[in-house]
Amino acid sequence: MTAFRTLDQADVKGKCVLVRVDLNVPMENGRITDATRIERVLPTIREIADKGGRVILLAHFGRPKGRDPKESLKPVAEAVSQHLGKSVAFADDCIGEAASTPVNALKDGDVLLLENTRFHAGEEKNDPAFVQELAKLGDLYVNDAFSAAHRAHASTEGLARVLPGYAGRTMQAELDALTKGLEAPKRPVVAIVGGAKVSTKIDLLENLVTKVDALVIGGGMANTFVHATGLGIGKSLAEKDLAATAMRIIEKARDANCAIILPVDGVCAYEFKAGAQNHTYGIDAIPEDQMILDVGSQSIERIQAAINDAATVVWNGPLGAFEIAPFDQGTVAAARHAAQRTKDGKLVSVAGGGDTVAALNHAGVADSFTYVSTAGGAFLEWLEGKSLPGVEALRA
Ligand SMILES: Nc1ncnc2c1ncn2[C@@H]1O[C@H](COP(=O)(O)OP(=O)(O)OP(=O)(O)O)[C@@H](O)[C@H]1O
Ligand SMILES: O=C(O)[C@H](O)COP(=O)(O)O
Repeated sequence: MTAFRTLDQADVKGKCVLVRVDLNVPMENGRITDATRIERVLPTIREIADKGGRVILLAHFGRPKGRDPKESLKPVAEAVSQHLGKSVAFADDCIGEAASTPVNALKDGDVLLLENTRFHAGEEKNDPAFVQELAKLGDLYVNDAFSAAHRAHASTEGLARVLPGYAGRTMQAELDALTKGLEAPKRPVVAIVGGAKVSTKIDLLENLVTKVDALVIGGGMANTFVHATGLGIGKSLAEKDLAATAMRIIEKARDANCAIILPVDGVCAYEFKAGAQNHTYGIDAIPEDQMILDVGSQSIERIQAAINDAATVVWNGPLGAFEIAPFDQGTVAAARHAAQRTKDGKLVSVAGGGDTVAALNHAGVADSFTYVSTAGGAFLEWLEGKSLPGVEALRA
């Protein structure tokens, strides 16, 4: 961390400080289901506010294509305010007058959250004109969003190039913990990758299989691999156009001596609904009109055996649709097993990701893991050994 300027070097008193945070929290029917990402950014916000800085929070939410009220950060501002214990103002846009008017009204120690940066195409394009619009609002830039640092976006990368940039406390803590825990991990290392963001994560598995001894695949990611091997997956969530990539990863894993552990059975239902009638089928007998929503009991046994063989487990992505019972069972069983091995001193367990953290909290074991990161995709890219644009831009 010595390579970065941190809040220790920032003179924030009376300054407008643009603070990039990750408030991409799991949400169901407008309700935040896990507040870990909010809690993790509080130290940075408090420190800047206590030192007399004017805190202007920048964040994305979801993956909107243009302005979409369903992906507004407004409800998140209320939640940040509750967790912070002080009022957090909200601006209806992150640039222009809608942003500059509330920014100009800030007093030392105040906190303001700007609307979803992804409502503007310039954010993901890292468009210099959009970067300038954002930069106009602040004197300094602090990046506390390690979990979005794998994106070279305007608010995660571009701003650090035009304003004096500093790492926030969570950014510092994440990098320190991951470096300490995983720079030279105890072998065997088993990676568990599940979840739904198949297209944005599948490519990095190609590299990951050369770094770990076994790769357990679950969730929507596993469905994509099962389809690639020529088996039917019914109406399951998958990205079938990535079959060739999946096959390439399987071959690369074979060359690298990395075992690939795919589900051998799946819990299926006709609909994605809590309590939906469900049945477990062998992976070669998934009915055409059903979807796989969790790994089955035989798969769980294999996953637990893989965890038993591991000295280090790194995990991103739930193994099933854990938000709706009973499709949480695979994720809960694997999480509790890894937690127990960790408590017994037999395992170093590191997990990351917005929904992954929510799943560990749901299983009641987040505190038993060696380290829980807020980052999912960024965590996997860091593991791969890739440099993260948001981190690189902060190097002094
Ligand atoms: N078989 C499945 N069918 C449908 N959805 C699934 C299945 N398995 C997992 N999921 C969904 O995957 C989602 C989480 O995936 P995601 O890749 O976003 O993980 P994450 O931990 O949030 O990582 P990141 O922080 O990168 O977003 C959950 O909402 C879960 O319901
Ligand atoms: O949830 C995450 O992993 C981060 O907030 C990044 O989100 P993204 O994958 O939509 O860029």
